[in-house]
Amino acid sequence: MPFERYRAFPPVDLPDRTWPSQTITQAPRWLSTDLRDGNQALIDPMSPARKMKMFDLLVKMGYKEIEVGFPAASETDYSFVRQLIEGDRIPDDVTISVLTQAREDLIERSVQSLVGVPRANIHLYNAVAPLFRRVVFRASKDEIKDIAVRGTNAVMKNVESYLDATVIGYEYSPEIFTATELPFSAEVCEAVTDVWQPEDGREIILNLPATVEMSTPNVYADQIEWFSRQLTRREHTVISLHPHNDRGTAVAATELAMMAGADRVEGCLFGHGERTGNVCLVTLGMNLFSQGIDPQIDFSDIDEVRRTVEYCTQLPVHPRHPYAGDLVYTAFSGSHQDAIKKGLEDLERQAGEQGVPVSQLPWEAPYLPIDPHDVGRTYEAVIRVNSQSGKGGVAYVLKNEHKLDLPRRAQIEFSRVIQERTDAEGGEMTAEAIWEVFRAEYLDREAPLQLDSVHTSSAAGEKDRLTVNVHVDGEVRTLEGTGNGPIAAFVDAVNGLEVAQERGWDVRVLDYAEHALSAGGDAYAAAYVECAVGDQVLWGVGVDPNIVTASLKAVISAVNRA
Ligand SMILES: CC(=O)SCCNC(=O)CCNC(=O)[C@H](O)C(C)(C)COP(=O)(O)OP(=O)(O)OC[C@H]1O[C@@H](n2cnc3c(N)ncnc32)[C@H](O)[C@@H]1OP(=O)(O)O
Ligand SMILES: CC(C)C(=O)C(=O)O
Repeated sequence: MPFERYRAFPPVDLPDRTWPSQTITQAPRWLSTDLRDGNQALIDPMSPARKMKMFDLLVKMGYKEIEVGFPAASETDYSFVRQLIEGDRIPDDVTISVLTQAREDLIERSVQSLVGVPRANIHLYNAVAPLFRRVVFRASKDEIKDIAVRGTNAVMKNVESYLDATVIGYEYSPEIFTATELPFSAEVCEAVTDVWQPEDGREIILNLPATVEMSTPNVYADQIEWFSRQLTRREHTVISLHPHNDRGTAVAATELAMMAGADRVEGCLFGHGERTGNVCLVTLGMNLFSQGIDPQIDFSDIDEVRRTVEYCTQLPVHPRHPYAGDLVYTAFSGSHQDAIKKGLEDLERQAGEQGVPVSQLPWEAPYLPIDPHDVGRTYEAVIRVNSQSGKGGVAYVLKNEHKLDLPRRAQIEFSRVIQERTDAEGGEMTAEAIWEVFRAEYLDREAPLQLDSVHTSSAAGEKDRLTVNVHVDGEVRTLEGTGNGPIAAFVDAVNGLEVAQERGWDVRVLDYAEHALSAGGDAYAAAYVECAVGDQVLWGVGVDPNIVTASLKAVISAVNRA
């Protein structure tokens, strides 16, 4: 790999930087550029119908600033802006914006697209970075600054001509801010600000794009803090970020730059946008949420957001995408499953003790940074089983789906059964498949023993006496036994069978557990019995409305398994 062809990005000389000791305490102003930067990078740009669906989604989620296109680029973009305005689709608290190059004809067309809108922002950009000055514009610094100044004048002139009834805001982007000499970016932005003349009630948005992400996130933060300090009208200036994700660190860069004083963030849902995309607005918003800060955006049905974006962009969201991917609240591996199961049980215990639902408790669960319920997910998919899974995961599925709370050693035993299957067959075992195996292993075996009916169970002095009908190898037999309790009496009866002696069963009960499967008088009960049968030790499980019958079935389950 010819790494010598590349150069390290120079650091910013800012020894008195303050951002590292700042914390983020509130959401920034958000701008969604899904319909502009997001759209311009799609294989198949959005149709008018898909654009409208995206716009409606953004409004519903709570975005108040939405860049709706580049109207001078195409008839599709222009008519979409007209459709929004003429169709009265823009809520009173939402400001749309349009992007234009700093070229007179394009500016005029962009301004015309906005006729009739009550309020809007016009966003002008030109590249100011050395490489672009040299190869794209073939222009000097002064000429480049002049493009920005003339562009701003042209915006103001056209606004005056076409938009006398509109409250117009202005945004300027020195493109590739990250690759530009900081003093030159500041010089161009100051010149643009001189033209726009911000004052109370007339802000200027200076948008500082990491058009291409080129450095570690701390460098972007340094650039933002440095820039912010130079502004002569900081109080009337909104410092905006527009990070791209070329190094995969756009979210980190944005967060550090917010700490460095930025007020506003531009990005796209799920990080759509040029090349590796714009910074992901979902991740940023949910990162705030997970720190206890109101993101001002509604992510409570994240799957609906994802489905809509997938429909509009015709691109899939990665299953591991933070907060929204299919797999991000799912654990396959044993130790994770075990910890999650214990964590969720602990939350339920706390909720029970405090008499409140889990949703009202502070969230704390191993491996789950947020409660999946908070974004409209369920716990069902939290634990999924494959060959990497352990007892905790298998036990979680049985408990979650079938209310069966297996004792610890029974969990270990059953998870070995599942492990054999996953090792042999590979892939995932669904909850249904696990249940099928569980039934076949513990509940459905009918030979050699099957309980037919329990006749009597009566206390005789200190002992219980039990009379039961049992199918033994298909033939009904009436058995009697005595013992300390019905299970002991039943074991006594079973051990008295000739077949038990012939086959060396010699059943002994080692452990026992039971619980109700649901509340109420007609509830089912589950019984778990650990038995020594001859020289084997295994568990049996019985489920029945009657707890005594459930226990006897559990003994039979263990004997049949043996
Ligand atoms: C970083 C970003 O994402 S910026 C947004 C990018 N988005 C888009 O480009 C999508 C919409 N764009 C378009 O549809 C077209 O580019 C149009 C309609 C705007 C212009 O098309 P054309 O007139 O054919 O020009 P073209 O696309 O080739 O642009 C290059 C020309 O514009 C100049 N230019 C590029 N950006 C700017 C700018 N911001 N301000 C002024 N001039 C610019 C270039 O120097 C070049 O000029 P030259 O032909 O004299 O060398
Ligand atoms: C127009 C600007 C803000 C842009 O999209 C970029 O620099 O990435």
